[in-house]
Amino acid sequence: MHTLGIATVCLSGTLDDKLTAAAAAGFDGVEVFEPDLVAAADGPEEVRARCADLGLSIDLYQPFRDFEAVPPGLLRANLRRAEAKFAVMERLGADLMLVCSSVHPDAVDDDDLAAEHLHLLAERAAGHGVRLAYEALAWGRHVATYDRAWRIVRRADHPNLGLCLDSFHILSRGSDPAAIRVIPPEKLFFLQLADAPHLDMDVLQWSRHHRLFPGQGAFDLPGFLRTVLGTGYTGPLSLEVFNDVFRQSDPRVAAVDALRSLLGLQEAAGHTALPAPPRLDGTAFVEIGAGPGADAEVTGALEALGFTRGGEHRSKPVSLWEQGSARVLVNRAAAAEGATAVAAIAVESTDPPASARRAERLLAPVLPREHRAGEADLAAVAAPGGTSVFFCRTDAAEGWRADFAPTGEVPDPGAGLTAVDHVALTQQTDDFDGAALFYRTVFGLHPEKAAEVAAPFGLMRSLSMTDAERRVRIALSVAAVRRGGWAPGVPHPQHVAFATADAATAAARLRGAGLLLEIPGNYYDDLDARLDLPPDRLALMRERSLLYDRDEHGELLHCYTPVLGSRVFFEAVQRIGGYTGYGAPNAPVRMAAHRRERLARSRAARPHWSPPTPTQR
Ligand SMILES: O=C(O)c1ccc(O)c(O)c1
Ligand SMILES: [Mg+2]
Repeated sequence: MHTLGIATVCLSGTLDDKLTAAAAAGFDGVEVFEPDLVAAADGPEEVRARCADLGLSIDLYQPFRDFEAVPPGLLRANLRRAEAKFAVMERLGADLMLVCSSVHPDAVDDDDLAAEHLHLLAERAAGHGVRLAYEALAWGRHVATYDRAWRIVRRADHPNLGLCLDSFHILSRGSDPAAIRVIPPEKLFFLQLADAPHLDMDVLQWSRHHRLFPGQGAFDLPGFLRTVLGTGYTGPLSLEVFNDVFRQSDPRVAAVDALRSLLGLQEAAGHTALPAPPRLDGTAFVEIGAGPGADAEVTGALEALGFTRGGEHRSKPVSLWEQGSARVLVNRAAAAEGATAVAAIAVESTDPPASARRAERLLAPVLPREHRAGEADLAAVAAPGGTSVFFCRTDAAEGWRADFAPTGEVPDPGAGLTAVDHVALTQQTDDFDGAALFYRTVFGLHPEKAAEVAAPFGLMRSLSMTDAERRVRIALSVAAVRRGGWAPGVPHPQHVAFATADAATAAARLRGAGLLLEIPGNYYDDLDARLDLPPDRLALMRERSLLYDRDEHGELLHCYTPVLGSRVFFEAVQRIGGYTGYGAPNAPVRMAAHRRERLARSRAARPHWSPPTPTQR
């Protein structure tokens, strides 16, 4: 197995913050980014000792810039600069230096000269026991592709000179990685891995601000890694991700996300020691934490939707509400007055202990569980954003349901909800990419189409993920930038969507209870203009405040409750003919309706309306 590394430039803080975080996450090694060392209080010897204490190897010292193919005066200065850096590396105990292709305006377009200069540098490096890994920057002045870098390295023909391949530089330019196959593995000195979203922009800006950890972007990194490993490359797999958010995030969290991404990438490339994800058979239950005042709103909505309180937990203030395979636990223990949140998502696993072991191998924090003798010991891990994740089997004799004493209440046959269709969690801006990675890798889900919608309170990005049989669906969304002071939207709303074959009935029942989110006429005028629906269908949607969408597979009818307590609401979704989406185009209409509904409620509660105070947002 390959050792796993991370460049210190990926993480926030001082060099010591970064090294501590990388080691705590479980990385084997680091690339020391030169500016991190220059700014460090410790000398190279102390950094070397610190890394040794932490169990980190220093796999690479980087970057050495603007060296090759320059006029003689510059070459002399560059060699002097290099000698000083070789001396630093000796003190650091690092024996591999990254040399990136020159961006210098005086560099000349001459591969023979570049090869000659790199040979010279390699000869000097050898004197210090240092080897050089030459990397083509995608924006290099003359050398911008790995195949050209390889031609130069071959021509230079020095045992201390090899290549560094960086997935970003290769995939961002659309270069075909296939030619990597011809490079002998002993000449592949180093491999840097980074993903990125597809962006149509200057490649340097793209690289310096928008790189992502593998699996978070749009590049085919599994294919790339397979190609590189196919050569027989045995060196480290090292992350080099320049990202504005990660470089401001808690390095301990970012380092864990980083390592999880590498483990996920190895699995996707077919080089893994991870246990395979057990098959998921649906969402067993969703647990809503509801504080005083909010619990009545939540249970009122569940009743309106046709749920029955089927059980009471034997030792905790938790009720089980159920209908078909849709189950909601309402936990009155933890939440503050008026607060609501998705406290837990429980997925049906064919092998819950194996799911938990996999989660643990993917660095998910295992939650200590309080359970009394005789109560189910559910395997639980903490997901980002304060949600717990349980793995369970509802049909098992010793399963979680036995913890609930049956109430004997008779199920309401009327509403026709059948299961949890999806759980939608809005993320803090900085948590989005990490949360997506978490649910994908830990559950073994694949991402669906990402969407972007212009919403009332700013652009929203969303990404959903599901298993092969579409039994478990998680939808994440995020405001594209951080919010300022004007924040009238519900902060980080979450919702549970229930599947039904009859959304019109669900809407009628909600309206009967005063819990249907009303959708304005403009929406239906627009639907008519865009989609030319049969007038009677459109009239029914308009009358019931049903939202509509369609894709190449089918259609969607859906409706919502108001926000219950601080941030949770419910949705009924009717998928017709294999519709695969989530009604993303309707999200802005829903958000505006939620805001109007909250304002109307707060006006009704007070005789003289005043603008909402921050606590009411
Ligand atoms: O953006 C840069 O300058 C830079 C430096 C070193 C690298 O390995 C790299 O991929 C980019
Ligand atoms: Mg690089």
